[in-house]
Amino acid sequence: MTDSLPTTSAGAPTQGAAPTRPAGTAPGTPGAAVVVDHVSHTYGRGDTAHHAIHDLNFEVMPKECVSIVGPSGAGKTTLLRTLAGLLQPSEGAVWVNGKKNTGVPDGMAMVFQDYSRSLLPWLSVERNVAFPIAGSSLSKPERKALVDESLEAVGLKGFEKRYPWQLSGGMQQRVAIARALAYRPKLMLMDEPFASVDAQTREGLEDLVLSIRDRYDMTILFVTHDIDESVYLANRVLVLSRPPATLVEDIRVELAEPRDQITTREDPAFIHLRGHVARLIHSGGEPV
Ligand SMILES: Nc1ncnc2c1ncn2[C@@H]1O[C@H](COP(=O)(O)OP(=O)(O)OP(=O)(O)O)[C@@H](O)[C@H]1O
Repeated sequence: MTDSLPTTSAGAPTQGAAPTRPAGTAPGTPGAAVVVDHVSHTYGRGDTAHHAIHDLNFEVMPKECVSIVGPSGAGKTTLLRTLAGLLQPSEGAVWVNGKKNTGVPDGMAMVFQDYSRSLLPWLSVERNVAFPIAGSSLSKPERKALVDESLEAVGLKGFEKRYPWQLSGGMQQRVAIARALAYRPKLMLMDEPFASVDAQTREGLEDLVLSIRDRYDMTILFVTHDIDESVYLANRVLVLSRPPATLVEDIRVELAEPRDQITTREDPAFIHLRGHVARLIHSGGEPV
């Protein structure tokens, strides 16, 4: 996919080429939530340059939940930062909901691993959740309704007046998710959001992600180191190679819905997929 297809000097498509896309419209499938179009990124220059990601091409349709996995240091966070508009790629472009990213896109929220740094300790739970919509044109009752519904969606009704430091790690991450939800994003980017919680809490948070995706019709991109989690949550798993990261495989996950922590993980198709993803990661992107 490129921004525009080759044309003759008169502007007509060259023979055999697909019709030219109107200027300013996204490449890829019409209606795609995200299009990553020949994206590469190199940090620094000269001797210290690090080519992190190389010529990544993929798209994500609305309401898909897509996991991104790869070896440590592959460039997963770099990719997510280009999607979030926090980093301009050295080459290529990212399109979100039909618009080319030139900064943080509209309708996008991000959840990070380190909830203790993303929540404001001097604000109560409800004020943390209200923070991103504080400057919006919504009325006070509308903002309160959004905050109340978001806290209810993450199972934290009744904890509005607490402070983050009065909650467990898993509850704090729920507050961070509620804060992202209050904004009613169409696209949620999650960077290893459950890496700092225990295994049982993690399962609850995974199911929370699936339930909010269905409740709010969101598109979710999810970076994780946990192979089982990457399969359990996703409609597709994108496997990146060692750096400079290329896309090794785009794996479709066709497990029964709704997913269940016990029966899904016992499903032979799940066991096969997690083995396949693990082999790809451990080979660093070589064919397996
Ligand atoms: N701001 C930066 N300046 C220079 N190099 C950077 C910068 N940010 C990341 N890198 C390098 O780019 C590479 C990819 O980093 P990135 O954080 O995207 O990988 P990752 O796959 O998310 O890593 P991990 O799995 O360990 O979380 C790493 O080698 C990292 O050192």
